[in-house]
Amino acid sequence: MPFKGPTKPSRNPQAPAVGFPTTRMRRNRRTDWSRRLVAENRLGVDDLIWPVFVHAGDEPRIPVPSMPGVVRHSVDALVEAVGEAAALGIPMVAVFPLVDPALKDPEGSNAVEPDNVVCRAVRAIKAAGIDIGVMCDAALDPFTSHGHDGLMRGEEILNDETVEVLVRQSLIQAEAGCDVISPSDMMDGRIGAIRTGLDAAGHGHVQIMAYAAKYSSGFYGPFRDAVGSASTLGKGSKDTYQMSPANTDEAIREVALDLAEGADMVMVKPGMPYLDIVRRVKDTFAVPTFAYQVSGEYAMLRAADERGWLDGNRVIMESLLGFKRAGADGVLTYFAVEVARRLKAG
Ligand SMILES: NCC(=O)CCC(=O)O
Ligand SMILES: [Mg+2]
Repeated sequence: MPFKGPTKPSRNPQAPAVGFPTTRMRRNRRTDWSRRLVAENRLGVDDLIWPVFVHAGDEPRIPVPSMPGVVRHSVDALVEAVGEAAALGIPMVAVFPLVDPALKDPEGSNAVEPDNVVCRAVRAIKAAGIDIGVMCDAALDPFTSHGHDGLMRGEEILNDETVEVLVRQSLIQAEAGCDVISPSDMMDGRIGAIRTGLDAAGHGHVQIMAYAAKYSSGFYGPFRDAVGSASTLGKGSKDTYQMSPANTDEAIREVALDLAEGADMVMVKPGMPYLDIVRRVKDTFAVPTFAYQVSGEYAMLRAADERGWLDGNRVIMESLLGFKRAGADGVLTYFAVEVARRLKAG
């Protein structure tokens, strides 16, 4: 039946002159083809960066209890897993180590050992000829006996002394074949120092993705289980170097500095609670901008799905599309492989 409009004229002086709206927002939503046609944002496999964990032992896969579905791979198993990611079209993996506690010390000296597990993993991926970008963190937390990202004097995290070590760490990673260095430590001036160091050593093509706006967050808990720094850090706080969740202008200053120092790409971390920062960074600088959907975000969605409280398939895709809507060019997500499979299946 055609619409006839209201039987009585509205008494509301604000009401439009016609009884029913001529603009009907629901018209474009009626059919699947139309919804696809008017979609403003899309998630594709090219948007995904897969963070992976590697350990030095022979056990192919050691589960991370607080991240169901995520494992720490042996080097061999990692090469296999990264090969699968590449076959799915995922452009890049980010490699994180679980370091043997016996190798940890206050200086994080294993971080600058060319034969440490990160470098061995990168060399193995490259030796296998897998066509995928490999990113490595510059930060000491998986390697230090105190679980902090830098060197300490008393309770203080030393800035400039730490930066010198980060440069050496970046160089051995680049030497191993790492394509992108991602300083995640939040020391001041480290991007410029690493850029200078890489260039001087003939690694001018190695890119830098700066963890530019990294917040001091409770959402990193499960990651610290995965890399074994939860016990070393204990109740230690990273508030003196990571950003306060209260701040947004400060994120703009952080990003501006990292870009001025030579960052090729910038990252906001964590992800979902910081979408406003992603949007502001993208609008302000118009540079390649990434978000990290961190371990705690993964754990929340997984746990709710396992309990049947949320439809996992649906909320995972929705959460990732949210990053695109906020302006991110890509997302680091532990869901990368399963999402890539789903995207491929259509
Ligand atoms: N530098 C890498 C991280 O700290 C990751 C944090 C997380 O996934 O919770
Ligand atoms: Mg900074």
